[in-house]
Amino acid sequence: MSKILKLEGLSRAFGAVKVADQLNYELSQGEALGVIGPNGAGKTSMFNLITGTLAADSGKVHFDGRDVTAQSAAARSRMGIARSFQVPQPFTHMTVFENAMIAATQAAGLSGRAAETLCLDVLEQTGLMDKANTPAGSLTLLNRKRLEMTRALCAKPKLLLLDEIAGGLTEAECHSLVQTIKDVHATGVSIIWIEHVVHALLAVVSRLVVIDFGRKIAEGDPREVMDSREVKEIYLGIDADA
Ligand SMILES: Nc1ncnc2c1ncn2[C@@H]1O[C@H](COP(=O)(O)OP(=O)(O)OP(=O)(O)O)[C@@H](O)[C@H]1O
Repeated sequence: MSKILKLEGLSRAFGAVKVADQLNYELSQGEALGVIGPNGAGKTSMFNLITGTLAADSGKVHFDGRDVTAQSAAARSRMGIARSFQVPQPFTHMTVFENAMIAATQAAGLSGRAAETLCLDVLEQTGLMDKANTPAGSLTLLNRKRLEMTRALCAKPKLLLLDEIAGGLTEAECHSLVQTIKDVHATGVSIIWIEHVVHALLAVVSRLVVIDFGRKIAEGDPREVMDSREVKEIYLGIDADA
């Protein structure tokens, strides 16, 4: 199967802190990959390196068959990489529809009727249609998370990066968001999802990568990875060999 994303020896440090340390992994077209790791492990920094808002010290990012390491964040966005932010960042004084339109016009490069049609389709998909005229600043947390996904999808991504989108939600809200992510994935969009709410992640992804101190320390079948010595050591603080 062809690869949508390939990270090759990707490294970045802030002083003595290595946020990415020789990261290597690939994502197949249409695959959903989960990423877990302790706080400060470098997960969000990895998204910043993929989207191009953070420059690598060394290594390469290949996207859709091209080496994009030297490309700007704007160029990578036009090529089809979109993300949601851990802390939702809507234009709070604008409506949900206006927020969606900004992504459709600026990131997807659409205008007029084509942009409006895309936004309406995405709002239907993300369950925000009845909030289209609501100011983004008055949305509930669940709907702010839905708006994050809406804005990313209005960029018409081939690769969707989700950063802790389930955090802070109730069980029922989380369940409903998982269903929406499954629906998006079913349309063929490739997904990398960083998430601490592991049961939500495992309902969607078919492979898991574990990051600690910027390094990939485990990768594979989600349930086998969750059962692995590396994950138990990190999350339970035990020496599994003892
Ligand atoms: N611009 C920066 N300058 C200096 N240090 C930074 C910068 N960005 C991130 N860091 C540091 O790099 C480390 C990794 O941060 P990052 O946000 O990537 O981790 P994370 O795995 O996403 O954490 P969390 O699960 O808490 O969101 C942290 O110690 C953080 O303080």
